[in-house]
Amino acid sequence: MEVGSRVVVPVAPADESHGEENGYRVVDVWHQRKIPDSFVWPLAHALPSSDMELDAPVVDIGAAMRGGGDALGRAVEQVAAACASHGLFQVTGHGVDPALARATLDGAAEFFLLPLATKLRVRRTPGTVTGYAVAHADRFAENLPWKETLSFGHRDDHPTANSDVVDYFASSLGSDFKPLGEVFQDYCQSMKEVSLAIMEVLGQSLGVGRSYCRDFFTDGCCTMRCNYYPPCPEPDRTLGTGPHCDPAALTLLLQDDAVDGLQVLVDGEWRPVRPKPGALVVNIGDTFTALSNGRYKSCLHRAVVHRERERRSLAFFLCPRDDRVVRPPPRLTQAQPRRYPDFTWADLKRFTQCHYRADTRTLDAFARWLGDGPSTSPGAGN
Ligand SMILES: C=C1C[C@]23C[C@@]1(O)CC[C@H]2[C@]1(C)CCC[C@@](C)(C(=O)O)[C@H]1[C@@H]3C(=O)O
Ligand SMILES: O=C(O)CCC(=O)C(=O)O
Ligand SMILES: [Fe+2]
Repeated sequence: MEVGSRVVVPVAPADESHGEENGYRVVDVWHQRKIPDSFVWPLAHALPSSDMELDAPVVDIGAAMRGGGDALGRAVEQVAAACASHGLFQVTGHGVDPALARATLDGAAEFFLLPLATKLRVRRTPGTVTGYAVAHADRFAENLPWKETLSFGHRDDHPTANSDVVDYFASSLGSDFKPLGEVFQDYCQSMKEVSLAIMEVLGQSLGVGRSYCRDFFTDGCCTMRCNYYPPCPEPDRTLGTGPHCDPAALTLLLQDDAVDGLQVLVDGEWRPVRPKPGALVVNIGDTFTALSNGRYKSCLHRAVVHRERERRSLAFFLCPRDDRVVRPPPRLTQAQPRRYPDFTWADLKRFTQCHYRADTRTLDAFARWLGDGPSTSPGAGN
């Protein structure tokens, strides 16, 4: 068996043994000449990819926060236009130390280079987002994404707010991983600050005032998702992350500077969102679409992979506190009837982890599931 990353797939009793880890059959997929059928996405390229980059505004969030007045007004205009159309913009002036951003991308690279047995010590806990996963091979049987992921939570309204991420790494991987945990801790805290500043602009743009959305998410929980996309022998037959809208409220994405991969669907074409050095990509998620009563669009996006180059991305998801009811403010339901039922983030998180593979229609499927009574499963476990 070659050395290198391996895909961990459930043991198939009939299969000859390929070596096992923790009761799983281990197959080294990343280094084969052809991709297994389970990784083939038949419709991956049904719609064309364009070379024309997405026209996403670049918002100077720092100026908007400092300057008020014109700078805030400019940011409000940019954000309102982007969120009413494709739901994505980029932010600069966010104040995140470039050295921290670099250290966090390097830290993620360091984690994914660890031996499989070490990574499996933090294997994703079924039914939760938290932990390490390979191609989600423990959850899905087809359309497997060409990636490894590591996800963990952060909450800063908690007595352990300044060490919850460090504690996760040290307790699950050992004290040697405390420094790595500290880098991710600092990064998550920085991302939370930036996302609350963005919430001020979003609230102003919706006409509910700077503090409404900020206050709604101040005690929110966050999920950090590190993505590692290995080079792929057949990049046109698979996807790194399939077409979807993020279920959370807001996503702040840091991409490897040199390697693009993120694409947004606009007018029937997949348009690249190329990494701008120093900028963070921000997209609206399903929870914010519901909070805005459908005013702002949950961004429909995906990630493609490459034959020769690996790619990493860090997705920081801002979510409400688990038990806070997501319900639009009255100002957004006067002219428009309610688009979605009340729900909590805990409900939507459970829906995506236990009943439904998040895709381009998660919010509508979730609303139906809630209407049918959460005890029923939607039968969409694709
Ligand atoms: C609530 C979530 C589910 C996913 C992680 C996330 O925290 C936000 C993004 C979701 C996801 C990336 C959307 C595409 C499908 C998915 C299965 C994936 O490719 O990873 C989704 C994540 C998940 O682990 O369910
Ligand atoms: O890797 C990317 O560029 C996108 C990842 C993504 O959409 C996600 O993790 O939700
Ligand atoms: Fe996403």
